Amino acid sequence: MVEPATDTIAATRLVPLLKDELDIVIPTIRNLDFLEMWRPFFEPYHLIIVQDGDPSKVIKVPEGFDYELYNRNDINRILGPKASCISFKDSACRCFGYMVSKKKYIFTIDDDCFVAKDPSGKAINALEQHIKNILSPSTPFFFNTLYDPYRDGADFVRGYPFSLREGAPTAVSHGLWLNIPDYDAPTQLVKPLERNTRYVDAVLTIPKGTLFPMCGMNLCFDRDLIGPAMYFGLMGDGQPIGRYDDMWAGWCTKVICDHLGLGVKTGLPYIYHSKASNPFVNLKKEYKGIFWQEEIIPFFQAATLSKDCTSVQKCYIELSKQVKEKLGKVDPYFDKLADAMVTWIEAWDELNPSGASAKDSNGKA
Ligand SMILES: O=c1ccn([C@@H]2O[C@H](COP(=O)(O)OP(=O)(O)O[C@H]3O[C@@H](CO)[C@H](O)[C@H]3O)[C@@H](O)[C@H]2O)c(=O)[nH]1
Ligand SMILES: [Mn+2]
Repeated sequence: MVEPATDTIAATRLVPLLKDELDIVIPTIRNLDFLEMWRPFFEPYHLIIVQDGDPSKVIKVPEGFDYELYNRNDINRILGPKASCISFKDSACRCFGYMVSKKKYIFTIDDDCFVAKDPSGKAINALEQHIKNILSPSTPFFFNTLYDPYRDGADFVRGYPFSLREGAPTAVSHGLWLNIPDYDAPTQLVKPLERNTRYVDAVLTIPKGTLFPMCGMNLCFDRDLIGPAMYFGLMGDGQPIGRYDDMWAGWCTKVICDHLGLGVKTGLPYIYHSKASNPFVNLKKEYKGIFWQEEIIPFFQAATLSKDCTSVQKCYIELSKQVKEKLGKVDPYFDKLADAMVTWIEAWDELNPSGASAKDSNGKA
């Protein structure tokens, strides 16, 4: 039986890496008591809390954390009409936190995710592992059968081309979950009691040309390398689909990472996901996505970006045009989504003017 760790205090001996270069983004409709368990790992970092739902509700943040909190009124005030691209009443709202951050790295986590234990019973500092993943190269161009060659105790295996051993910059570190796995609603309904107790001690680079279902529950990325692609789409209130926010961002991100020669890793770290959301509610949210994705995936698999697409923004705008042209015929929703993708980039560039002076260690321009 996997339980959440309780001895996190003992587990924190390392100086917090990237303390002034990383923001932790949390979407929430609840109080943030879960932070107590993460305190030893998270307290040194700045939090960006995106409060979803009723902005008049007061969200209690435990004492001692350095944070900024944005509710829907703040989003509307800051973005004006462009706020239309930020979802309401869906965890997709978290991408607003990516946009307002001034730091190089983002770690995003759900408020029902707790500190997990590794097989030895040690508390897992998920943030520390993500930082190791994101600071070491990826190997998207040739698969290393001994997994991450940059980890202590591993290396490139025989036959791995030396010309490729420098690897590629890592843009994304995708963590996993013990206890409640991130299953879709049909799988949840068929296997309501299934719990993930399998701890796999591996970090893998997802090969170039391969898509993956990105989960936003336990995710870290380099904002400078791939931030503008991390738009979590139009979900929730007033939209025909939900729970495809992170997936959409992941598909766009992977196509752009492949084009720009950036790496995406998945595997460690694990968090302990404590709450299964309601499978019937999830089925309603996912319903259209379950058959739309049979068109969406071939679209992303076939997507190519021209050589003029030399920045994430240019790639993303190019992708939005292809979404409009090729997915617009699947459903008018994709027309709207393609427009929202453009609005997102406009808002991103407004809040993050390119060529802004170098950001100091506190991420202030
Ligand atoms: O309307 C909402 C609902 C929730 N949130 C916040 O978002 C996260 C996730 O919420 P929850 O844990 O209840 O839902 P899950 O189904 O476990 O979420 C995962 O499934 C995918 C949904 O797209 C995604 O991969 C995960 O988020 C919590 O922090 C809630 O407080 C919200 O902001 N608005
Ligand atoms: Mn959850």
